[in-house]
Amino acid sequence: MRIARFSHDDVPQYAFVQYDEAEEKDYLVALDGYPLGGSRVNPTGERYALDADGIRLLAPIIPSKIYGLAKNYEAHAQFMHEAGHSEIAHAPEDMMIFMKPSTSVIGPDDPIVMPGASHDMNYEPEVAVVIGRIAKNVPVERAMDYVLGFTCTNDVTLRDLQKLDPMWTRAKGFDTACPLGPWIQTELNWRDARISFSLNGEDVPEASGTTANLIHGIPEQIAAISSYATLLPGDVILTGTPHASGSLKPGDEAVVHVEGIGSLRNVVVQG
Ligand SMILES: CC(=O)CC(=O)C(=O)O
Repeated sequence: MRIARFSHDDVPQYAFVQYDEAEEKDYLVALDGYPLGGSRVNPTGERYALDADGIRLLAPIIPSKIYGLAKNYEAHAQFMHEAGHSEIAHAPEDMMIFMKPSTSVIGPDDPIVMPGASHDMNYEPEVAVVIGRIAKNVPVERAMDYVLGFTCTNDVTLRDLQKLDPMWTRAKGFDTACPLGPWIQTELNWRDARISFSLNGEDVPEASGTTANLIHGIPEQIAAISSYATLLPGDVILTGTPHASGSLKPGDEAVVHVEGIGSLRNVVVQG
């Protein structure tokens, strides 16, 4: 099942995304409520084509909080070392966890606004996990029971400010630093989901990878985070970027693709 948030003539609403075999395209089946945290929702009877006038996909969720894993793939840790970011060092057996605020979230096709304080913005394509139930002290074996689904993300990072600030608050928490979308996919081969990235229409193979190569897997991430913080329905975990990251400049079009979910497109503008 795919759960989307969209606006129709600027009014936000949830929907299931359904493929119409006869028309060979996706439709939004509008819902009357908030389909998270066990709430009951019903179709309103309205259905819209994704490309209909006045329809716009929004970030599928506005989380209370977003956690992210850094250097959670050996290939990315190696890339960062070779790119001269060796000051961001940690033992691979330890999880390196950071946060992004809810105000960093944007949706599909929303602009990524490069702050004037930075001259070095990077893309980081990733799989994001969306929590479906209150999770506290969850054991690894039961962690996936707390997941509603998965979406694509770009963990946009200001490398120059990341070097300056030990807390990464500005580097990863600025407005628009967390594109999410295009929707929440509830079924995914999360043990081996392929992530790819394109920049200005060109595939960037060195940025691609698969969750099969995560150092700390998704159940382990949920167990570790919920051991010190309560995860609420709608909270999001950015699972780590698989390999190379690279420069984003005003005018660039960034597309994160996760097999089994879809594509998340954003264009960079100067702030
Ligand atoms: C140091 C980083 O910014 C790396 C990061 O966030 C990751 O996904 O890995």
